[in-house]
This record gives sequence, structure tokens and C-alpha cells, in this order.
Amino acid sequence: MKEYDLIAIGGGSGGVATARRAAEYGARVLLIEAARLGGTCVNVGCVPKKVMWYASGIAQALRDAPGYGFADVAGHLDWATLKQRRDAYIERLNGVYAGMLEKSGVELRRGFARFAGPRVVEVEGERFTAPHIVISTGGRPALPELPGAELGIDSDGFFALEAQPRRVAVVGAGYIAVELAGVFRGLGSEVSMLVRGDRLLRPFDALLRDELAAQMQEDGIALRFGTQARALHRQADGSVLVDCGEAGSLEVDALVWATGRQPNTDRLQLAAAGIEADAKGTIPTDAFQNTNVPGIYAIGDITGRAELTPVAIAAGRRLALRLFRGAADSKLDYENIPTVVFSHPAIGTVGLTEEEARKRFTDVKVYTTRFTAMYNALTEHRPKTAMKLVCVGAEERIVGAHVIGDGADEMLQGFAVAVKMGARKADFDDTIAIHPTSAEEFVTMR
Ligand SMILES: Cc1cc2nc3c(=O)[nH]c(=O)nc-3n(C[C@H](O)[C@H](O)[C@H](O)COP(=O)(O)OP(=O)(O)OC[C@H]3O[C@@H](n4cnc5c(N)ncnc54)[C@H](O)[C@@H]3O)c2cc1C
Ligand SMILES: NC(=O)C1=CN([C@@H]2O[C@H](COP(=O)(O)OP(=O)(O)OC[C@H]3O[C@@H](n4cnc5c(N)ncnc54)[C@H](OP(=O)(O)O)[C@@H]3O)[C@@H](O)[C@H]2O)C=CC1
Ligand SMILES: N[C@@H](CCC(=O)N[C@@H](CSSC[C@H](NC(=O)CC[C@H](N)C(=O)O)C(=O)NCC(=O)O)C(=O)NCC(=O)O)C(=O)O
Repeated sequence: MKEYDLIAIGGGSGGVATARRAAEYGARVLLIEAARLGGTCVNVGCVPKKVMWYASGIAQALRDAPGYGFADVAGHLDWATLKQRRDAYIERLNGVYAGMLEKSGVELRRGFARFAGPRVVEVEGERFTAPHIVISTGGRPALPELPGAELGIDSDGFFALEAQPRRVAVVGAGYIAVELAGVFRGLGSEVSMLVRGDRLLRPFDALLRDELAAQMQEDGIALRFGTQARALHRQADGSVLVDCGEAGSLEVDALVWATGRQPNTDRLQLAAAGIEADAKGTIPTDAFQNTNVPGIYAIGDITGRAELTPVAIAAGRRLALRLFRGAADSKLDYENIPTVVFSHPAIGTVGLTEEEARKRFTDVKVYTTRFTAMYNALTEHRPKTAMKLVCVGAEERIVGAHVIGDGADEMLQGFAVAVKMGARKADFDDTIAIHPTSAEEFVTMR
């Protein structure tokens, strides 16, 4: 049986980051990956999604161009070309990842890993052991069980689409639902969102939720709240009939399930190593990414906490520091994680929502602003930009910063540093604005 200092199961954001950092610290590391290097983020997540979001943004810029005097702008999207160029970029990244691992001295084993004992991992009959094993197997889309569900596609299926569907239904109201609905609409599809509840992005601040819903409707997306698909039927012309019970039915060319994700633990044989998972398959950890079994750790989406690439990377790097550099206190702080939703317009958010702050503190003061960004002064398309600062206590410490509008995606990182450092409203007020930008409104709110 081959021995290592560390085995990482899963070559996605978390596994790759842990493996590379551990190898840089001198550990003998084996990384096991069953599919494509880079995991969800690189292959069917952040990266191809961002490419599609950029494409959709370009389509909007073409529509805005006449407002700036460009008379003859015609933009016909060749979806097949876009997909082919996107796929080629990702293939390049798969290669870059293989090169990065090699350069760091990480040994890569292709294949599906399972536990065969407390410290034993098996891949196609071959066994490996290490005193430290990291589970970073991520997740996959979860589909509801209902008649004809397989006639819909999930986010993986979205990235496999060879042609643009003309009429689309997106089921769900989370990150993936609003991002994909926005991309489809931006690129010209007719889009309906089927939302079982009464709002989009349920855990987000009300200002963001309301502004996004209003803008999506303004942009022609049909938001059908309180609506659930009950059954899907294939029609003679290839289209899909979505039966929504009392809420009626809908004919579409594609239905996308964006109804959450499930952890990849079901085939790992966790029981062989005595590792506990919850009913959903998520592996609980303590603050140091330890599972219930000493020497076995879990990071990234598999832990069910803040399912974001930088979180998986940061948790993995801190774990490597702890295990192979003796930094006993090295762990990820899960408070104040900034996040961006690549909707149209984009959302950036860090810290507490106003609702959460009012539950936790008695002395809450909120500053908001809403305006039309200068870019849109000349365009027919008039999305609003809105911001909120949630402050607490006499010193008005900022515990939440929220923004929706063009540029929100690139705006938030720096403000997240300020929030993490405990900035007060007075610190924002003391900062000179950068003019003319949307971001300056964050430091001029009254
Ligand atoms: C459509 C979409 C868009 C997203 N956009 C963003 C975004 O913009 N920003 C952001 O921060 N996050 C985004 N995310 C989330 C982000 O992709 C994940 O949080 C991140 O990839 C989690 O990393 P991970 O290492 O936990 O798992 P993954 O990246 O999922 O990697 C897990 C790897 O383990 C492998 N594996 C599974 N089981 C085994 C096994 N038994 N043996 C060997 N290998 C195995 C899988 O093949 C996979 O490669 C998005 C996700 C989706 C689905
Ligand atoms: N930009 C980024 O950083 C991105 C990050 N991600 C990460 O990936 C994670 C997974 O994304 P996503 O899959 O969108 O998950 P989310 O948890 O964000 O959203 C899931 C959505 O599915 C709805 N839902 C669940 N089950 C059903 C059902 N049976 N019928 C109808 N609706 C249902 C939920 O509704 P309800 O609100 O009622 O619970 C919710 O709106 C995100 O949480 C995020 O961490 C993903 C994409 C982009
Ligand atoms: N913020 C930049 C990101 C640029 C970037 O890092 N692009 C990557 C694709 S995102 S690849 C997905 C993700 N990478 C990252 O998130 C980048 C991490 C950052 N560079 C860091 O080191 O902290 C990841 O899974 N990382 C695991 C790991 O880093 O160990 C790339 O093209 N790389 C090829 C190259 O550089 O030649 C942007 O948006 O433009």
C-alpha cells in the first residue's frame, strides 16, 4: 500500500488548494480526481458561468450603444461559437491545473476514490494510506422528484447546451436560478422563473431582493411566485409542457432545475472509515475542518457551509498551514464572507442583512441610497443602483454592506476588507469619494 503524508480526495477548488499548499510545505501529497481537474468551479460553475455573464453583458452593451450615438450596431450571437470558445478556455484551464499540480510536486491519481478502512483509500483496487486525509468531493445538482423531471436540465446541462433555447423556464430562486435566468434573458430568450416561495434570494437583504425582482421584471422576465412544477411532458414538436397544477401550465424549449445541490458522499463508503455525515450527506466539521475521525478532514461544499470557491480554497490553505507548518491556530473565520451574485444587475453583499442585525442588536442604524448610474443616463435601459449600510451601536460600526447595480461585482472586495476590520460609518465618511463612480455613494451616504 502506497503511503503519503496527505491524501486529498477531489481535485476541485478545495482539494487542489490544500494539496498544492501542503506539497509546497514539503508534504508528500496524493490528489485523487474522478473527473476533470478544477472541479465544479472550473468546469461547470464559476468560470463558464462568468463567461456567459460577460456574453450577456456584451449583448446589453450592444442594446445600449444607440444611446451613445452608435447607429448601426447589430449583434447576432452565434451560441455554438461562444460555447466552443468557452469549452476551449476550460480545457486550457484543465491543462493549467495539471501543470500547477506537477510543478508543486503533487502526485495525481485519476479515478474514483472510496474509503476501504480508517486510513485507507481505494481507487480501482489500488490502496493508498496517509495520516491525514482531506475529503473535498464537492456536490452536484439536486433535482426534485416528479413525473418527467428528467425532461429538464440542471446547471451542468445548461453548460452543455449546443443551441440557445428560445423559451426557458428556470425553477428555483437561489444564486444559480437568478444568474442563469439573467444570462438567458440578456441573450434574448423568453424567460419565466418558477419560484415556490414569494421572493428571490431568500437569505439576502430585502433591498437586494426587491431591487433584483423589480429589475428582472422590468427586463421582461416573468417571475411566477408561489408556483411549483408538478409534472413535465414532452410534446410532439420537442417542446416541454410544464404542468404547474393550479398555477396553470407553460410551454418551453428548455426547463432548468436550479433547486439546490447535494453533496458527493453517497458512494464514498464513509462508514468504512467511521466518518459521520448528516441525513443529506453533508459532512459536519469543527472550526478546524476536523470530522469526527481524527486525521480526516472535510473542506468546501461537502461541509455545507458557504458554498463558494474562495471559501474552499481558504479553508484548504489554512488546513495545510496547520498540518504541515505547525500553525496550530490556523483556521478559516466563516464570519463576514463577501459574496457576489452575477445577476443582471450584479449583487454584492457582506455581513449582516438589516433583518439579521435588528435581531442581534438593539441599536441599529441603516443608510440607503438609490440612483441611476451615470452610464445609464444616456441609455434607454434604466436599471437602478441601490446600496445599504447596516450600522450598530453609538459608534455606528458597519456590520453589513449591500449593493446591487452595475459594477457591484468589482466594488465589494475592498469594502469587505473595511467591514472585516471593523470600520465605522465615520471611517467611510472620512474617505474621499472617487468621482464619478457608483462606488463613491458608499462613502457619501447620509
Ligand atoms: C453553476 C455554478 C456557478 C457557481 N458560481 C460561483 C461563483 O461565481 N463564485 C463562487 O465563489 N462559487 C461559485 N460556485 C460554487 C463553487 O463552484 C463551489 O463552491 C466550489 O467549486 C466548491 O469546491 P469544492 O472543492 O468543495 O468542490 P468541487 O469544486 O465540486 O470539486 C469536487 C471534486 O471532487 C471530485 N470527486 C467527487 N467524488 C470523488 C471521488 N469519490 N473520488 C475522486 N474524486 C471525486 C469531483 O469530480 C470534483 O472534481 C458555483 C457553482 C455552480 C454550480
Ligand atoms: N455567484 C456565486 O458565488 C455563486 C455561488 N453558488 C453557490 O452554489 C450554491 C448552490 O446554488 P443553488 O443551487 O442556486 O442553491 P441555493 O441554495 O442558492 O438555492 C436553491 C434554490 O432552490 C429552491 N428550491 C429547492 N428545492 C426546490 C423545489 N423542490 N422546488 C422549487 N424550488 C426549490 C430554493 O427555494 P427556497 O428559497 O424556497 O428555499 C432556493 O431558491 C449557492 O448557495 C452558492 O453558495 C452558485 C452559483 C453562483
Ligand atoms: N480574479 C481573476 C481570476 C483569474 C484567475 O485566477 N483565473 C484562473 C481561472 S479561475 S480557477 C478557479 C479557482 N482559482 C481561483 O479562484 C484563483 C485563485 C487565486 N488566483 C488565488 O491564488 O487565490 C480554483 O479553483 N483555484 C484552486 C487553487 O488556486 O488552488 C485562470 O485563468 N488560471 C490560469 C492561469 O492563471 O494561467 C479574474 O476574475 O479575472
